[in-house]
Parts: sequence; C-alpha cells; structure tokens
Amino acid sequence: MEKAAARQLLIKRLTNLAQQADKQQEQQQLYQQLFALPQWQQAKRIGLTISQALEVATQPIIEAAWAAGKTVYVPKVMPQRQLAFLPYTATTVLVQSKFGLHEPAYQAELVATDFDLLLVPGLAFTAAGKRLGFGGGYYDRFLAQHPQKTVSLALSPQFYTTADWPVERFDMTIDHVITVKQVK
Ligand SMILES: Nc1nc2c(c(=O)[nH]1)N(C=O)[C@@H](CNc1ccc(C(=O)N[C@@H](CCC(=O)O)C(=O)O)cc1)CN2
Ligand SMILES: Nc1ncnc2c1ncn2[C@@H]1O[C@H](COP(=O)(O)OP(=O)(O)OP(=O)(O)O)[C@@H](O)[C@H]1O
Repeated sequence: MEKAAARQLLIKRLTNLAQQADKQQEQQQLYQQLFALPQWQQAKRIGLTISQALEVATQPIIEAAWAAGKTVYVPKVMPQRQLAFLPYTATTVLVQSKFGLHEPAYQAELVATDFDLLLVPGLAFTAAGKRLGFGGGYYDRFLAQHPQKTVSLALSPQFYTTADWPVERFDMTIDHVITVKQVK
C-alpha cells in the first residue's frame, strides 16, 4: 500500500477507536508500560507532542513527567519543515497553528535539541521501529540532525508486525515501540 493510502486507512481506524471505551483502556496500558521503562524513569528532559484527538493522549504523560520533576519540551512547526522544541510548563501559553496543532510561542533562546527521551508520534509502527508519520517528514528530518533515544506508543490499530507501507531511505527507526497486550 502507498503511504497516502496507508495514512487514510489508519486515520479511519483511529477515528473508530476514538469512539470506543477501548481507547481509554489501551492508553492506560501504554502509559503503564512507558512509566515502567528505565529510559523514562531516568529521563530528566522529555520531548513529546501535544496530542490531537486521534492520537494517544499525551496530557497524562505530560502530567506524570511534571509530577516526577522532569522538564517537558513540545514541538513547534518551523519553516523548511523543521521542528523547534520549546519548554512546556503549566503556565506556557499555547497557540493553535494553521494545522490545528497547539504549540508554544517561538523563543530562540529556549529551543532545545537534546532530550533524554523523545516520544515520537505517528500513525503506524512496527515492532522493529519502522514508522509511518502524518507525512511532513518533520521527525525524520529532526532525528537525522539530532539523534535521540526514541520511544513511540502504538494503539492496537497502529501496531504492525511488518510494514505494509513503503519504508524509504530517509525514514528514521524508533528505538522502542510500546504496544498493547491483546486482551480480546
Ligand atoms: N500532536 C502532534 N503534533 C505534532 C506532530 C504530530 O504528529 N502530532 N508532528 C509530526 O510530525 C509535527 C507536525 N506535523 C505535521 C505533519 C504534516 C503536516 C501537513 O500535512 N502539512 C501540510 C498541509 C496540511 C493541510 O493541508 O492542512 C503541508 O505542509 O503542506 C503538518 C504538520 C509536530 N507536531
Ligand atoms: N532527513 C530528511 N531531509 C530532507 N527531507 C526529508 C528527510 N526525511 C524526510 N524527508 C522528506 O519528508 C517528506 C515526508 O516524509 P514521510 O512521508 O516519511 O513523513 P512522515 O515520517 O510520515 O512524517 P512526520 O515525521 O512529519 O510525522 C518526504 O518527501 C521526504 O523526502
């Protein structure tokens, strides 16, 4: 399947899941697995996104990070398809971008490029860390410039044994993909 068709299929499946109570249960499982990882426990600086409705909700992760005294950074989309990660605290004012994403204001002196752990969003992932994103190439570009320890959280419709979309030369591999244990 082409990437564009695979994205449409994943968006459809995630729309369905978002309407089911299963999504909450799956998310709880993903959070517990994340919080159990030494990479999470040891991380002082965490990069992650402010989630959109179809994605794994990141607010509980952000709150857990704050509660554990970690510093949280979230991305802002910049020209030339770059990402700028800026600190996110309880008092940060977020602005909705033209893509509908909630982002902090750009402040050059606050931009961070190195984290102890970067949570990478996406539409689909394989066990070996292959990733299909929303199509901007933002994370592939960022990770090519700034290699990091990476983790992604995959809801059941997002997890694949092998990629059934084309994996290209520039696609960066995620170190660790967490997924749900099948309960059905
Ligand atoms: N919650 C969340 N935030 C995130 C990401 C994400 O996946 N999830 N990103 C993950 O990368 C980055 C933003 N990713 C984007 C990916 C694609 C397009 C995009 O398709 N832009 C089109 C126009 C789309 C439209 O017509 O509205 C374009 O630039 O032409 C925009 C942002 C950073 N923030
Ligand atoms: N390191 C890079 N340098 C320049 N261009 C890149 C790089 N990585 C990816 N791209 C470009 O970005 C475009 C989108 O890539 P792709 O479809 O893999 O995005 P994605 O990983 O799904 O999106 P995202 O990372 O934003 O969630 C491609 O056209 C590709 O050529």
